[in-house]
Amino acid sequence: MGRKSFRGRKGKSKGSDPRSNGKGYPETVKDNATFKAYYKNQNILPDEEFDEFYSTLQTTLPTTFRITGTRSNAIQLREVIQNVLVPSMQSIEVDGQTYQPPMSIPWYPDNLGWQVNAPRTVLRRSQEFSKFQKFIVSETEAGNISRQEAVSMVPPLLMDIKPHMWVLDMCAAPGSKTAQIIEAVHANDLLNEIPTGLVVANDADYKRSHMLVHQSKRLQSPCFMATNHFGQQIPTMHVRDENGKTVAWQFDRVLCDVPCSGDGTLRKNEMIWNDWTQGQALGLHRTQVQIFLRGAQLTKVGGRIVYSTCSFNPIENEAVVAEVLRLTNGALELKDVSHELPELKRKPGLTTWKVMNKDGEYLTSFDDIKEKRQRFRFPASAFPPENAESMHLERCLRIYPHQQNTGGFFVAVFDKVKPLTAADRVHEGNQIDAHEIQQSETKEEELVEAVGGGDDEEVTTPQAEEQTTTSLPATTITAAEETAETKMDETPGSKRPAEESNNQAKKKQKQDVPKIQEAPFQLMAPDNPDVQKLTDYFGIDPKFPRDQYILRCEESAKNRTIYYCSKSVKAVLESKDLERLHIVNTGVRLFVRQGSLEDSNEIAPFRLTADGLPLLERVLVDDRRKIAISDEEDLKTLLMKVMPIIDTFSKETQEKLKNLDVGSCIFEFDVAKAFNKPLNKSLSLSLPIWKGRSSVNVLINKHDKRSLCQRIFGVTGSDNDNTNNTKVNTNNDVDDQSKPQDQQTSASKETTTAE
Ligand SMILES: C[S@@+](CC[C@H](N)C(=O)[O-])C[C@H]1O[C@@H](n2cnc3c(N)ncnc32)[C@H](O)[C@@H]1O
Repeated sequence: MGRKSFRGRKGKSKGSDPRSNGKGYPETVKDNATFKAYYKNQNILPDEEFDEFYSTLQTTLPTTFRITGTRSNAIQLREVIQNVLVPSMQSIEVDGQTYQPPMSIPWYPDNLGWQVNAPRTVLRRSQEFSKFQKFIVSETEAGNISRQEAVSMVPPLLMDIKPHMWVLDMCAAPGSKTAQIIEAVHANDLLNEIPTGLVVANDADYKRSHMLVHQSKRLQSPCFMATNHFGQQIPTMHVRDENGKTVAWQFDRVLCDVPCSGDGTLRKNEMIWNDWTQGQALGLHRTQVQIFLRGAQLTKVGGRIVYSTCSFNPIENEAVVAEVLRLTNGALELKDVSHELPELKRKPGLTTWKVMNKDGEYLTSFDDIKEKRQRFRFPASAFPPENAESMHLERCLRIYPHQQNTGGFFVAVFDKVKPLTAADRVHEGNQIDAHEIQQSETKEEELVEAVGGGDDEEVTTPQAEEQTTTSLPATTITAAEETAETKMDETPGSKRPAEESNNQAKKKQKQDVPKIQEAPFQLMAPDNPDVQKLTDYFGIDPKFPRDQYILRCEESAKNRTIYYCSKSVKAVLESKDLERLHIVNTGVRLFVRQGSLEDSNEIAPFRLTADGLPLLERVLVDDRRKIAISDEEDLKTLLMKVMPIIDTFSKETQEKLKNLDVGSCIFEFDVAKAFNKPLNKSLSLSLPIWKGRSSVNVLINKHDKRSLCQRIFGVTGSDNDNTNNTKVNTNNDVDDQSKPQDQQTSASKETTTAE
């Protein structure tokens, strides 16, 4: 297996390659004979279909995106696309060719997934497409649209998530699927209550785990928590259940969207044409089994677990499924989901496949490997199981690019039907003493570590299946770093002969990722004087739970930012095992303290944040800090001028402003009523404002401002400058803007948070 890294690929760009595209790097030749022969040999498709599959891989992938954000926001945006933009893009002709408008993805619920078939060059050259393109760019920047491969949207849709569920996303970054999970947990947002569910999004890569925070930010979920562990090492946390009993945490839904070789993304990641080897799949197989097995342990009996990859390779797909079904011994059942998402075209999972050795020979069974070293090298579980039929591997979903002009994906859905762990047995009402529980938990962890076989060489995975707003470098994952002390002969039912493992060099006990010291999250006491102050100042419903406010305690920013979390997050934060959990982020940032900590006599000690507004707005009992505005010009002034002075507003708004003390407040505006367009549904817009002595300042970032201007006034950011002779302040992000004009102190200090 090669030790190639995608990063090294750039080196190939030098020189005067005749195929150079003039940009200094060669055009990729979209052909790979080994890849082609390998998959032909695997019989992934009938011969007559294989050519269509292969030629589709050589074409460019259409752009697809998902409308994200809170339910009501997503619906508003969908209406702009459906009713304003798409009708203006019918049968556009460019260079004599007619292009169809963007279309909603037929199998994605509620028309919130979209596909644009016109190539980029066309998007630029047609006025209508170009306007659409600008709209998409600005909404993506504002976080309302997430570019995501269509097929990557499938796994969360098959999880059947409900707002009360605890959901674990084991390999979550950059977080496209996590966003879908959060949306599902918040599907009942209009009910005005915080869901009882929990979303834990984990990633082994510390930097990438921070991308989860960015991706989920728009959704502002108090039920969300980002963590940083190897998926196979996610710790057992003991939390209090609704009856006050301490139990090991378990999840109703688990997603294992594991690191994979990623050849399903060939249409987007052209470098795979050069770098593909079967060895990548073999090197990842063991890690994939380990992650999936840990996921199975953490799933509740009666819960559902979904395994997915963006690879065509059976070694990363059906072989992993078969091995975990074997190891879990009847606790998991591969589910028939043929009736779900009926418009999604898919093929059944493979029931047999081959493993290629280093000489390019195809082997069908572990016994075919004669050479000792080779026997050690291959994970026995990479080969097809003898009882494939009883496992119903055909119930797995294979999605091929030529079926509906997408990337490739593999998904398998499982019900957990029987207990597997001590936690399962406790959940079922069995009396087990603490010592026995602890022993069982240790054994469960050991079982994951003992998952055997495979190569420990460095494996490079193209983690590029997710197109989000942030572009990523390819991540290199060292399988060796992630693999456990190999105890093949101790693995129950291991197919690897014990004699092999006896010869095996003992490797280092696997460690989890090193814990990076984050500022800890700490629950505030309900009688904390700040909580009381805030309740009185904003008019927060006294029934709104006061024991879910959190502080992030970092010396430099102590008590400066106040977050709010759900009951479920609170249960985790109260766990006696909290030290074991590497939390990267949690809670919604609600308030930031103004001025210095000592300055306790301030009239308005806290500023409301844009992040916290959707949550806070729902629990205000009166209008003491709200101003309703109905004049379109007032809204324009607010969004297009930098800290407009109060005298520039309409008389009515001036009057309301003058009656309000200096401090945070909320502007409410009924867009549809004021304009009667472009939306045909009522759009009530709330904006967080700092009201100073003589001016006001809207506390949202430049992207949100631009997106609002575009939706409400139909102009893009750049148009604003031209048509209104006013400049949208492009320098003022939230933090700059949030500095009240009348109270400007040392700028950055004031907005320091522990994030
Ligand atoms: C296919 S990507 C996940 C994509 C993600 N689910 C999404 O939809 O945006 C795989 C992720 O697994 C992470 N990863 C690699 N090894 C891991 C491990 N042992 N445990 C958990 N995460 C791992 C990588 O950092 C990468 O972000």
